[in-house]
Amino acid sequence: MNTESTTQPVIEARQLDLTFQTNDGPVHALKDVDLTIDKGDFVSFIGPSGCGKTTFLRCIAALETPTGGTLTVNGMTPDEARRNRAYGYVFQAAGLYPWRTISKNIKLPLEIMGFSAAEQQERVKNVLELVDLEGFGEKFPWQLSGGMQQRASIARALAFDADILLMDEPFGALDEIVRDHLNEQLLALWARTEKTIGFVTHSIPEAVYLSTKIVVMSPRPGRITDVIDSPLPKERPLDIRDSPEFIEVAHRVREGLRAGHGDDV
Ligand SMILES: Nc1ncnc2c1ncn2[C@@H]1O[C@H](COP(=O)(O)OP(=O)(O)OP(=O)(O)O)[C@@H](O)[C@H]1O
Repeated sequence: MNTESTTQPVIEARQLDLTFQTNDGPVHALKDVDLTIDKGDFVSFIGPSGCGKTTFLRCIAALETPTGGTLTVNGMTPDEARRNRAYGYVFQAAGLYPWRTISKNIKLPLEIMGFSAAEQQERVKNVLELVDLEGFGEKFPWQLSGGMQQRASIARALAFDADILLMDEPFGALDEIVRDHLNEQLLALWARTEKTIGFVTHSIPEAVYLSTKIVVMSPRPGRITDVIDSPLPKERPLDIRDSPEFIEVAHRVREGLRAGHGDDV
């Protein structure tokens, strides 16, 4: 009898390769990347600058085309998945239009997708509540702190209720206290929505605190050097960072980075 799980992976990469052709010659950004992400996983990608974290996320989002191997998203090609609105994408900079209110920024993709005005209104209300920004919909981006702007950009990515959320260093530019708070909120949001999250970071504590799976990468060419399934429980108060389990996982990540010559992380 076949005892293997028949649940389809959300993201599956096999021997994925991407070489950029540049004026200075080829840049081998991803090499032999094998990774399976299951429904509800929170997967962090960590590694030194230039190891291909963003490139991998962009391949999932069909913003880059791999030059070798296979990649499926919900069993489809990344391009089909994009057309099926399989994911929301959160960039490092909040990227809100300054002349539109927060509500109108969140509505923009919904307008483009042709949702009715009533549906747009309802969705904006729901996602503002999810990111704890009720009451701020009529404010303009400049009236919000950096952390609040980033939450608004997460709300925008959540608005069309995709099952996958791709986040490229969303909290990289924020101070540590704000970042801690947003990490806690993101975990609560993840638990509430059961989304599958792909998250790029340079921070070991952030990766260990948030993830069910930590993917350690090394540069030139970008490869996966370790995949760590977190032993931490799903419920994670911030002080879990002082626990022996947390410290042990953080140590393994650090060792993985060091082995890949990740001194510049
Ligand atoms: N469009 C492109 N054309 C040519 N080279 C590219 C392109 N995009 C990325 N690269 C190169 O591919 C490699 C991987 O880049 P990528 O941005 O994925 O790394 P990263 O791990 O996300 O880095 P960082 O942590 O600094 O954001 C780098 O050497 C980068 O210069």
